[in-house]
Amino acid sequence: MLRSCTAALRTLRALRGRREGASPAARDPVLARRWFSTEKVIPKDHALPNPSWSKDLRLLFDQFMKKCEDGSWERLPSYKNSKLVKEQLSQAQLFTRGYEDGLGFEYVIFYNDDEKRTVCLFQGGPYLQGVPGFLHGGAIATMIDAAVGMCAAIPGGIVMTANLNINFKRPIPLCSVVVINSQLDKIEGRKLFLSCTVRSADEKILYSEATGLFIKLDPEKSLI
Ligand SMILES: CCCCCCCCCCCCCCCC(=O)SCCNC(=O)CCNC(=O)[C@H](O)C(C)(C)COP(=O)(O)OP(=O)(O)OC[C@H]1O[C@@H](n2cnc3c(N)ncnc32)[C@H](O)[C@@H]1OP(=O)(O)O
Repeated sequence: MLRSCTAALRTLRALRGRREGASPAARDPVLARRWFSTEKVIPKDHALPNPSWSKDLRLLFDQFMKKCEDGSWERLPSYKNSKLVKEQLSQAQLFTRGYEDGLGFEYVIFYNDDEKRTVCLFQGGPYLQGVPGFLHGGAIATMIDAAVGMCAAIPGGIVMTANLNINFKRPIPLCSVVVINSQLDKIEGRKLFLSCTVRSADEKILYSEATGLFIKLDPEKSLI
């Protein structure tokens, strides 16, 4: 846990060490190219191990990759740049993927189609701090929304969160690994009802529980 936090903070220091006062794009040529260029960005799969991943996260990742071998589970790739956005919004990205490796949301989601459930392995980095040493509730809610939302989006297509109800039962230590188990409980027309639990990697601590209502978008209706 400590090592992954240290790795993330090293990235942070490296970024801070660059020219003071300059904009992020001026400090980072890759970012600058992404912001100002019309060239197509090749999507990178962020749901794969990187050096900021802790031993716990790698271990769980390996266990789930093994489960994928017989086809019962599937790892969902994660792309930093959404393919759904229009050309003028091509700089948009899922905000859970907008951080440098290890500083924010490190996660991978696995899907089981027969059971209509997902397992999200999540390590929250130092930029997600709330009460010192613990994850911010908003960051937990974000991760729950993303994990449960993905569980709804696979059978439901394009869905939006209509309601999310979370019980925060125990604080989650910063940089620790948690497992978010989400399942589709019921579908009624365009409404998908889901629930999830957030537990420690060893499953001994129940950190949070949540239920969510997701609505499949009606193609006949405008969002605005
Ligand atoms: C193949 C894969 C592709 C994947 C591609 C995406 C990939 C990447 C996803 C990653 C996962 C990110 C997860 C982030 C997800 C967000 O962050 S979404 C952002 C937060 N949510 C919003 O901004 C939604 C704002 N709300 C709205 O726009 C609209 O209220 C909604 C949700 C679209 C629904 O509007 P609507 O389509 O007009 O539906 P409406 O007719 O009002 O209601 C339909 C039914 O739902 C009920 N309902 C609606 N709202 C509620 C509510 N709040 N409570 C109870 N019932 C409700 C209605 O009563 C109605 O019930 P019935 O009469 O049918 O029984």
